[in-house]
Amino acid sequence: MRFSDIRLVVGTRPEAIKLLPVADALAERGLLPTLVLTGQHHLGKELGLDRYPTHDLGCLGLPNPDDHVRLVRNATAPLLIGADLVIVQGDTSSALGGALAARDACVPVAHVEAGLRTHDPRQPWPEEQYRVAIDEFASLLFAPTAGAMENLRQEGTTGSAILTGNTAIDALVEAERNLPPGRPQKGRRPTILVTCHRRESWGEGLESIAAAVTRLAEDGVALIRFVLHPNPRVAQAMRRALQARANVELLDPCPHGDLIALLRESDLVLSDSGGIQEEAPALGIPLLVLREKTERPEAIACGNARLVGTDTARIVADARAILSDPLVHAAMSRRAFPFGDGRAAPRIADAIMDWPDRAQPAAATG
Ligand SMILES: CC(=O)N[C@@H]1[C@@H](OP(=O)(O)OP(=O)(O)OC[C@H]2O[C@@H](n3ccc(=O)[nH]c3=O)[C@H](O)[C@@H]2O)O[C@H](CO)[C@@H](O)[C@@H]1O
Repeated sequence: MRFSDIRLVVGTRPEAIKLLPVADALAERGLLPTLVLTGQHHLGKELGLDRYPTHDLGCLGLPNPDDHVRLVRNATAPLLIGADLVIVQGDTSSALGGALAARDACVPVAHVEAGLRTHDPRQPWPEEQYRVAIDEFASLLFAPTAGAMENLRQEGTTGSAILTGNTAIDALVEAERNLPPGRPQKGRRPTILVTCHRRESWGEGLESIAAAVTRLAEDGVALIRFVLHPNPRVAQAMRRALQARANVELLDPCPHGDLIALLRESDLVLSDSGGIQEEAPALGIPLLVLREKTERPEAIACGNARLVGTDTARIVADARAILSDPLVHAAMSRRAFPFGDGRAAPRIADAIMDWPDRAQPAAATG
């Protein structure tokens, strides 16, 4: 039997960026997938999703992510009649809702970016809980790194786990293809790129990050480009704290290609993003991770990133130390590819084509 009806569940911007290479690789093999767009984020045309047939669920993100899981689960269920495989990515409420709907309908689930763990259910919240839940019943688990494979092995995963690399690097390679080759010319003074949005930082954490940005801006050494998150609550908090501050540019969320161009022009990145932890090492840009824990220890191990949390003094001290010492900066600026070689999506598509158990979902009941 060949798969003829594959559904990809896409809720947020990072899911779109990371699943489009998978959709393309499946289509190249004659398996045109259908996209189930949950509506968690508004996804613009520039993401390229309109190349595929879609179902729009219109399930906007909700303040309580568990409510959104239920909403997506219920809205996805009727669409899965006749589906052979449901593919979800990462750790969002859309991914878990889509995966649960597939399990309800006895359709096997494939999980792209399986096995990421901080081993702390509260950090990041709710993502750690959601990815663990998906991996418990997914039939195919596409692990981006050897560390993720090991996490799955230790948990005794029942599905088939395959080491593929992260499709983030496929998307990065594609984005870089459209940019001028080589390292871009840097400006006269250093540039720091900042993004943040994690739920566990809402409130105090965001205030502390804004205070660090303020102090670095007052140093006058660097231009700070702060790319705001689509979540209005986070964007408003940052606008209130940083609007009209000298040496700070507040930028609206931008297309992926533009974000990669901004990253390449930066001398340092401050971010709590998962995707940027994958992209910054691949581009050789030093990164301070604004979290207490990360599920991507590979970025730290390769020397490109430091885990600094959200403490103002720590962020400021590390940023100053990196920008003021050319040796430290150079050591953190070597391009490294711990998250993949840009060929994860073809591996995933091949594994789906070759999957011997495709008629028998690992956990069709329960
Ligand atoms: C806990 C955790 O780590 N969870 C991750 C999470 O997402 P995240 O933290 O990576 O989310 P963001 O930071 O929003 O997105 C980042 C991407 O967006 C691009 N970008 C950014 C700003 C902009 O203006 N324009 C853009 O194009 C940027 O280059 C990058 O590719 O969900 C994913 C889905 O399940 C998972 O993979 C994933 O583990």
